[in-house]
Amino acid sequence: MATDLHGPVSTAPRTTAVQVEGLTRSFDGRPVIDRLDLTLRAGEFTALLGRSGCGKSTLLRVLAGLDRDIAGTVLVPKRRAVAFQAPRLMPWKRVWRNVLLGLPGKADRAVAERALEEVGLGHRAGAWPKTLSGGEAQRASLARALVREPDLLLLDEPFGALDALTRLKAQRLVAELWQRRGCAVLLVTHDVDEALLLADRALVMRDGVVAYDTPVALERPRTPGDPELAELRSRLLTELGVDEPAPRPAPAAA
Ligand SMILES: Nc1ncnc2c1ncn2[C@@H]1O[C@H](COP(=O)(O)OP(=O)(O)OP(=O)(O)O)[C@@H](O)[C@H]1O
Repeated sequence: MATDLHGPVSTAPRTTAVQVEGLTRSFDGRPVIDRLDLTLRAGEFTALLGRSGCGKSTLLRVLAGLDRDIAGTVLVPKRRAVAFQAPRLMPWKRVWRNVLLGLPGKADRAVAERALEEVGLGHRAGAWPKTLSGGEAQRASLARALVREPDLLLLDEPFGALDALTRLKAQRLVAELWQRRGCAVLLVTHDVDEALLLADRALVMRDGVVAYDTPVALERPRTPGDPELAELRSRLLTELGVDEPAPRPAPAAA
């Protein structure tokens, strides 16, 4: 398969969305990612967890092709897109032009509008970014990712800055988009519940590698009370070094 990239990041075979071998990324001589291996299957939804500063965003940036100062092998699909916590919209371009930003070819408003419709924002295509709410701006950023028709969608804490209700809606939207588009998703999140709500697989990054890797093989939609989910949640929190409070003793019978 042809590659659109220079350097060690090149395209992955079709059944594999990401294949990383021996990836190392250092800052000031200190490896943040240290001989990391990782394979993501096509169409798989993976959540990437880990303590602050463990290298999650660094890995995402490498996979997005935004950071090439690496050692090791990185194979990714040619069509990939990234959305960050801050939507990063250009204030001097209307929303539909932001959606097409960086896309090769002539700017076609209808293409942008289709992607905006998909995220429920078709009516704001002609708006200026500063007039959007936080949730709307995040959806515009998702639309910008979708027009790239990605085989791999990289999401770096995309819901982190949203209020609780908007966050729930945005999570549901991402789940729908993923099911409709069938692309692989790698979601960086701090939120174990979010990971368990959305993902087929959860990874915990520690000491520069993927230290824990578990399938989340539960029916959708998932219910927070599910005992299997609670078990996985507890396991992931332990892997993250978070102690859960002991369950409260049952009140004594009168
Ligand atoms: N451009 C850079 N120059 C120097 N150090 C960097 C750079 N980018 C990241 N780092 C360092 O690499 C480490 C990992 O950063 P990264 O942003 O990948 O962590 P993270 O797991 O995404 O953290 P968080 O969950 O807090 O967002 C941190 O110690 C950070 O300070």
